[in-house]
Amino acid sequence: MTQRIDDYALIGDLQTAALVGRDGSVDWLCLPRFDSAACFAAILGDENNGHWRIAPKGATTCASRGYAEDSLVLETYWETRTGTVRVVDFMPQRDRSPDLMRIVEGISGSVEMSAVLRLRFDYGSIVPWVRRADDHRVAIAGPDSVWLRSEPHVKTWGQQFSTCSSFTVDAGERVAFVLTWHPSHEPRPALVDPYEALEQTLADWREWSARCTYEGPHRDAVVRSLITLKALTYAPTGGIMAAPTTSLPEELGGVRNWDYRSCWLRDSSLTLGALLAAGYVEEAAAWRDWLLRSVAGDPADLQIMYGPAGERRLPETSLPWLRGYADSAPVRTGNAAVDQFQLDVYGEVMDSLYRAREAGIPPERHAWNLQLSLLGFLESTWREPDEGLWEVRGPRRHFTHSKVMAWVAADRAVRTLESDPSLPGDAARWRAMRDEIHAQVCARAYDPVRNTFTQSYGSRELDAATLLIPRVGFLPPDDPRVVGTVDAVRAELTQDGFVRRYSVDSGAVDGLPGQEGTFLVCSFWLADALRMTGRADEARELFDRLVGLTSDVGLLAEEYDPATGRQLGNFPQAFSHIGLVGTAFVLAAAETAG
Ligand SMILES: OC[C@H]1O[C@H](O[C@H]2O[C@H](CO)[C@@H](O)[C@H](O)[C@H]2O)[C@H](O)[C@@H](O)[C@@H]1O
Repeated sequence: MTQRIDDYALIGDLQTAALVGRDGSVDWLCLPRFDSAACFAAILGDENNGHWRIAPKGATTCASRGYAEDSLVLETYWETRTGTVRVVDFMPQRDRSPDLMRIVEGISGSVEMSAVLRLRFDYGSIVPWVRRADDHRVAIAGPDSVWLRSEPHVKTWGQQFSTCSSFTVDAGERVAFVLTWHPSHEPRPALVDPYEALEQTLADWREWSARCTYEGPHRDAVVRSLITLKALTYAPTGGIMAAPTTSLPEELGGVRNWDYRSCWLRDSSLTLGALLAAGYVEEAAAWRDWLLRSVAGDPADLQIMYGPAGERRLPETSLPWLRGYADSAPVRTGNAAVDQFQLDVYGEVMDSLYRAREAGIPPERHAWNLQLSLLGFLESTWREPDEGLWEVRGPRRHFTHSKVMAWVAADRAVRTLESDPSLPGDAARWRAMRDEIHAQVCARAYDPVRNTFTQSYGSRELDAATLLIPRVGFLPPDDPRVVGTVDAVRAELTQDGFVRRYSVDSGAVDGLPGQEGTFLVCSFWLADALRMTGRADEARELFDRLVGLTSDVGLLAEEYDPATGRQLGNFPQAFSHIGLVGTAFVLAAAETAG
């Protein structure tokens, strides 16, 4: 039976990530990078698409699990008739070949364990040749090789294109497995001691988590969200992934399945905001440098997303041999949204660079030059319709949120020039642009009869992104149009109190068939808007409910279906964790302000 999406836990090494199920199986892992082909893709098909399970013989589901302290080291507990074991799963942060390490520790009694490793390169399609090499098994096909090492007394054999092991663990005993990816043409990878690697990995995360400055409600959930966001950063470049998965569906059995293993300017700008708020400035500096490299060139060629190292070609294709999570096909790689025109990204980029400057990151001349050239481009394009932040696949429109974010771009330029008059730039020019956008939005995006901003100019549809109007400073929270918009979104776009991003009933706006769940980041935005418009109790109640949706290991997917109680969409999703951190800060600030 397919496990629930939120039955998976995340481990990773800041270059890639794996999903481990409650049954002890690693069902998703791309090597060596987040966006490489998966060698374990069972989550999108079945065991024959690659997985690695370690569990007590005959056991199906673990007794409990959690992360060791504030780390990304997963501890899964198994209780059997004969004893108890803990399996410790982790990926050491690295400057060498990626390792996935699994250490089985006996806690009480004696437990018979079994392991099955099915490597299937290229998203579950290629069965490698496996051979012995001293104390390793090595699987090779094409450019990939994976080396498996365990303790000498572990009995290992090949069976039906898989590598099986069987062993017994007594109380106090430890048995380690190390799986290492390596380019197949190179000499064997260096040996790494798994026990030392575990100590180092714990120390790395301990040190990082201790730097969190957040004090306020649900601190544990906030720290877990920050760790998850950090796990989605691609350390070699500073790029930030939207999620580590592709094609986990927004509707079970549906077609709304997308590849999120790229760096969206929008998602990463917002991630940066969350990390900066909690005191993590190094990541902001690294991301700014990634941005400068990625977008270099003509501002007209700016893309809304890039690969982890700034790659520009991300063609969307489907993988027909994978039947999809819960038969949700197609499974896609790449993302056609890369070629879309989305005005809001200019606002998000300008805002995050503005905030980085405010946080004391030393200004960088190239960054300001980039901002000026983006604004110059925006000045001539903001009046055009676009695909908007939801990346609709229907016709372009004058989306309200897009125009509001164009206003943000001009506003942050004005504010930067006002705070540092030594910078080159024409504040009056950007002020005029800002005022013109503001006037147009208020005239064309607001429905005075219903007292709400609408999704796009002249439309009757609503859009949860308009909840951001007070957050970004476009209008004050007590403006009656803001209060009316919050009420309208609440009345028309919520299901069981959680928020849909817009109505998909007609399919006319996003051009896609089928339904989707409530969108978690939008639900956090509602909590923010409630707090900002003075409804503190309702904001807190919604925040508590949202935190209550996090999985047993504190993770959130992109969406939630209140009818089935299941999380949906790619997992874990930066957007949702950004929302959690953002609302925590809004509530904490309001509490401090009294
Ligand atoms: O709704 C259709 C679109 O869905 C995806 O976009 C969503 O994910 C992005 C990454 O987190 C996010 O930036 C965007 O706001 C979301 O709507 C998908 O990437 C698109 O290709 C698709 O058209």
